[in-house]
Amino acid sequence: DAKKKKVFNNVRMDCDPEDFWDMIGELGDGAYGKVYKAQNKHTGQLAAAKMCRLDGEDDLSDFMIEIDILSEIKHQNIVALHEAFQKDQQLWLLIEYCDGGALDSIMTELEKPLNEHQIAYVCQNMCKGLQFLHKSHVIHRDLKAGNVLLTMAGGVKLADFGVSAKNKSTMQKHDTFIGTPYWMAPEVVLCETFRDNPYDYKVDIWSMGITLIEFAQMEPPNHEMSPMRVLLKIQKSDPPKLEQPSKWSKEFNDFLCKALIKDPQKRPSCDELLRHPFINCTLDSKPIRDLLLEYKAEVVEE
Ligand SMILES: COc1ccc(Nc2ncnc(-c3cccnc3Nc3cc(NC(=O)c4cccc(C(F)(F)F)c4)ccc3C)n2)cc1
Repeated sequence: DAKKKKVFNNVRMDCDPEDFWDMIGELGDGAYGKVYKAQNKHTGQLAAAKMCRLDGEDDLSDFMIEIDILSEIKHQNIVALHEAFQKDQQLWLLIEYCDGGALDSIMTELEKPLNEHQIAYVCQNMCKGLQFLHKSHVIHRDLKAGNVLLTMAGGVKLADFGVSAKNKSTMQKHDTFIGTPYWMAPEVVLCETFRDNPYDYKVDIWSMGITLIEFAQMEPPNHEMSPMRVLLKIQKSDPPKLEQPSKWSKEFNDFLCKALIKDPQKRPSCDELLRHPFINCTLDSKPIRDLLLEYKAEVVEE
């Protein structure tokens, strides 16, 4: 027929994932359906399993972009794709399980923000993951604490639970016009990002800066405002700063000042930021591992 059947590599066709994986718990109920904690029947390996319903043809190609990104991106600071299955109208993605969970839930559960050592360590690892994404011509577009996963061993992994890291602008989400604006760079707010704009990837540097403020204060700047008001504020105001700068080091304040430069052409890249004194040093994972032990002590295992 005219529309050639698309051949999808990396996906095991017409195999039932439940022949290979046991669903042993629930991790959440995302926009695309349930996410399970899964265990491989043969290797015992743990995974996070998301089943996506495939209604239209475009859905499948959307998910295939995600599978293409995840299968080509292999880096210790990006979640790894274990396997993908397609069975009938269902697509299953199995991602390496990060046993610490997402940083926004950890701060919420502990009811406290991160300290500067923890922020610097997570920031250094986020920058390395972002650097790899950008070198692979992938723009994340939705960086925030909720998309940063931790492992008990002190691993830091960038994830994307939304539908935005497919080299598409977050604006055209499936059913909502605009994603979460608090982390949005000024040029995105002004829709100044256009096709083949060489500075497009700089939006992630801004969102990382906002995410560092979120780590320090539990919420992004302007969180008390409505999403629409925030859009106006981001594009007309000076870049946000920490509420109490004197509580933090000169290096942290300066790092934020650079990541939150409004002009994307003047905003530094990951390569430049990795040379900044705030993170250009050996940072121990111990502060983050201690945070996770506190968190696990609080959260009684289900
Ligand atoms: C509530 O407690 C927990 C405890 C542990 C975990 N751990 C964990 N580990 C790994 N993944 C997940 C996860 C949770 C909820 C939804 N999805 C999750 N992972 C996941 C991620 C993806 N895709 C991406 O992360 C992704 C997609 C596109 C681009 C990118 C990136 F740009 F980062 F490379 C990343 C696809 C399918 C799944 C199941 N959760 C989560 C919550």
